[in-house]
Amino acid sequence: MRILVTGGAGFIGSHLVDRLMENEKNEVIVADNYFTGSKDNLKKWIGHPRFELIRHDVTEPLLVEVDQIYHLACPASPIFYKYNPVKTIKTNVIGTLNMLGLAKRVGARILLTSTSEVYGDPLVHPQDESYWGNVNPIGVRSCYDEGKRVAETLMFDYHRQHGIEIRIARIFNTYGPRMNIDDGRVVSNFIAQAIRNEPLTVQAPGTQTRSFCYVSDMVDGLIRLMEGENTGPINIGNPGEFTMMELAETVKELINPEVEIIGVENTPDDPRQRKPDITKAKELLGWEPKIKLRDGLPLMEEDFRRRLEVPREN
Ligand SMILES: NC(=O)c1ccc[n+]([C@@H]2O[C@H](COP(=O)([O-])OP(=O)(O)OC[C@H]3O[C@@H](n4cnc5c(N)ncnc54)[C@H](O)[C@@H]3O)[C@@H](O)[C@H]2O)c1
Ligand SMILES: O=C(O)[C@H]1O[C@H](OP(=O)(O)OP(=O)(O)OC[C@H]2O[C@@H](n3ccc(=O)[nH]c3=O)[C@H](O)[C@@H]2O)[C@H](O)[C@@H](O)[C@@H]1O
Repeated sequence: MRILVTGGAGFIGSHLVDRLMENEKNEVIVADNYFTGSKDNLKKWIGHPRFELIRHDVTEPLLVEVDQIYHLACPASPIFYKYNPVKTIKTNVIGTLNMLGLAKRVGARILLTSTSEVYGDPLVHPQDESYWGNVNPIGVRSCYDEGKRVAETLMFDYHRQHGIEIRIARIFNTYGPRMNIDDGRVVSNFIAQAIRNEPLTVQAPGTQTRSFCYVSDMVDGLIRLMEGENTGPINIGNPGEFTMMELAETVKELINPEVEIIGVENTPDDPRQRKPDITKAKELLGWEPKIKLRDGLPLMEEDFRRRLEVPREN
């Protein structure tokens, strides 16, 4: 099987590549423009005969011969996707169009990593896949959430019009080793702050919730979806729901009991609650997450301490 992973130098992508490379029958090609990803995440595979890394921006067409495409390329942290919103839309729309064109030409199956942000600030809780969402079309997050909604539409139109084999995963907040240290997402922020002994910045009101999935569970879900018979969309996430204040308290307890927790301003359109209904993933993929937040955070702490060069005292 020859497999293309776009965005494979990023956080989830590089863990997916590790898992795909474990199968000796797979050849893996990564296409990435290194906007938020890094070659460092893939260093153990560079030079491997079954691995190829291409500097490529998905807003340009790509000519390769592959059997499967995992299409992840897109900045995922709000600070990065809001940095150049027009580019974020181009990546989601033109990038997905290009990858669908490739899938059509070579007859490959394509999986899109969509997002729980397609549900916007949800009025249904927990969110199941039949919910159409509550998204602001003109807000500062729209480049990402509307971009992903168009990407999903393109996937289904190519499927209906050209018979392309598609898979859509709606990923909910995922965390783990290799997240950018200054990525701006909440788990990486809190862990880096706790290690550096800086206050944990809880954005107002602190009662907003998220449900956090450890990256190895996520990769397992994505591969099951690709290999299974269902197009999706299917929610892949961990239903364990926490307020941001609870998350800060857990990080404080586990990593640095001395650290201060402070309230700071929030950004516009921040969803107030988010929790996946994973009935479909359980029934159709036989998948459910295994790693609880309390078990996943220390694994991430270890990786952050090594990269920040701050060993644990005692
Ligand atoms: N991590 C999460 O919680 C989460 C949640 C929902 C959806 N997702 C989706 O999963 C995917 C991966 O997320 P991640 O957390 O690994 O993010 P990430 O930012 O670490 O990885 C994204 C990768 O895509 C690359 N990229 C960005 N724009 C590109 C372009 N135009 N051409 C080529 N490469 C480009 C980046 O350099 C990076 O390597 C994204 O599509 C994201 O929308 C992630
Ligand atoms: O899972 C998803 O579907 C989406 O989740 C995240 O978006 P978001 O949930 O806004 O992620 P964070 O930036 O980590 O914020 C989570 C919550 O933490 C809060 N936060 C963030 C950072 C911080 O320092 N403190 C803090 O309290 C935010 O206000 C927000 O309520 C991802 O970054 C998106 O790529 C992804 O598509």
